[in-house]
Amino acid sequence: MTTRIDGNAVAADIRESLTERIDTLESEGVTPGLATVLMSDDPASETYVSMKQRDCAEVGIESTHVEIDTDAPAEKLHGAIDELNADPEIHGILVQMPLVDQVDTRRVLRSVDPLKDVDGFHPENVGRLVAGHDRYRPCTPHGIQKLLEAYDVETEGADVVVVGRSNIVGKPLANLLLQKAEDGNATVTVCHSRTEDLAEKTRNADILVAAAGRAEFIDGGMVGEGATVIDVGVNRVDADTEKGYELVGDVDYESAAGKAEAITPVPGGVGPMTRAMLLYNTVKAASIQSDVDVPLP
Ligand SMILES: Nc1nc(=O)c2c([nH]1)NC[C@@H]1CN(c3ccc(C(=O)N[C@@H](CCC(=O)O)C(=O)O)cc3)C=[N+]21
Repeated sequence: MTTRIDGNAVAADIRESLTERIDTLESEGVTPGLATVLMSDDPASETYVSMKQRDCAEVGIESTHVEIDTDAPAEKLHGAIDELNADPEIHGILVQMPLVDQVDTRRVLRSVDPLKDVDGFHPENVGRLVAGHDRYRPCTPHGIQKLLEAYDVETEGADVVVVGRSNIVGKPLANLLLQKAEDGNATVTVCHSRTEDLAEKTRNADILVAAAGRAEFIDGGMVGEGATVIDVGVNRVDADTEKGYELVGDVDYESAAGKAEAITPVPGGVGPMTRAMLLYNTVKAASIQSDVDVPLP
């Protein structure tokens, strides 16, 4: 029987244990605060941001939302970020990606105070992670590590194949799994759209991570017998549903599940974990900035 990895359940456990840490901070007079910033009219981004706010409310994190007009100049966004950087009640800042065209994304990533960078996208935090002394692990890779741990999937000595080389998933995940650490020590291969003989490489994986952003592009023929398959895809495809779309992963679930020992579904796999780890980083940020120590799960 193939195990269906339940991201909703693991995320709920993480939220539950964070609630205790938030109570500790609260008793020291610190309420963790997260600001979400949106400069986009992408409907998916709007959905994610509102989910993140609901999550905050559930665990006792104070959230504020800043929305910048999509036709405003970039300086408007920078002004908002500067204000949030200076606000002592805000411990974490998340600027939702992608941003509108007139904005220089790299400049935005540099402009968030690295101590408030709960996405872990600031070059200082990226550098720390690569060097092995991470501060904020990017939420999706960290969520994947927590899922593997929850299902006793050993990374040490495992052959991991990551398909996708993005700065937000593929590259940081590869670095984390490579780390000399209990949740690392893997042998990691990073593949991408130009990789030759992709299926030959993916079939060798003990842990196969699909993070290419292409709907259902990993099928059973690319999965080795007994592998663990982690599907990072959140592709909206037109469908005759109430919302007018359907969410599909980068993995063709049915055929891949036929080969895999364990597999994450979409929705209900990596997505909820990404949101849980954002809460985790926000609690960590509040702890760092207030000097109140809370042991994190
Ligand atoms: N600065 C920044 N940080 C991010 O972390 C970030 C971002 N920008 N831009 C977009 C991506 C995407 N992302 C997701 C988070 C949660 C779900 C999620 O919760 N998905 C649910 C279902 C969601 C639905 O129903 O649409 C699930 O898979 O079960 C999906 C996608 C965070 N991202």
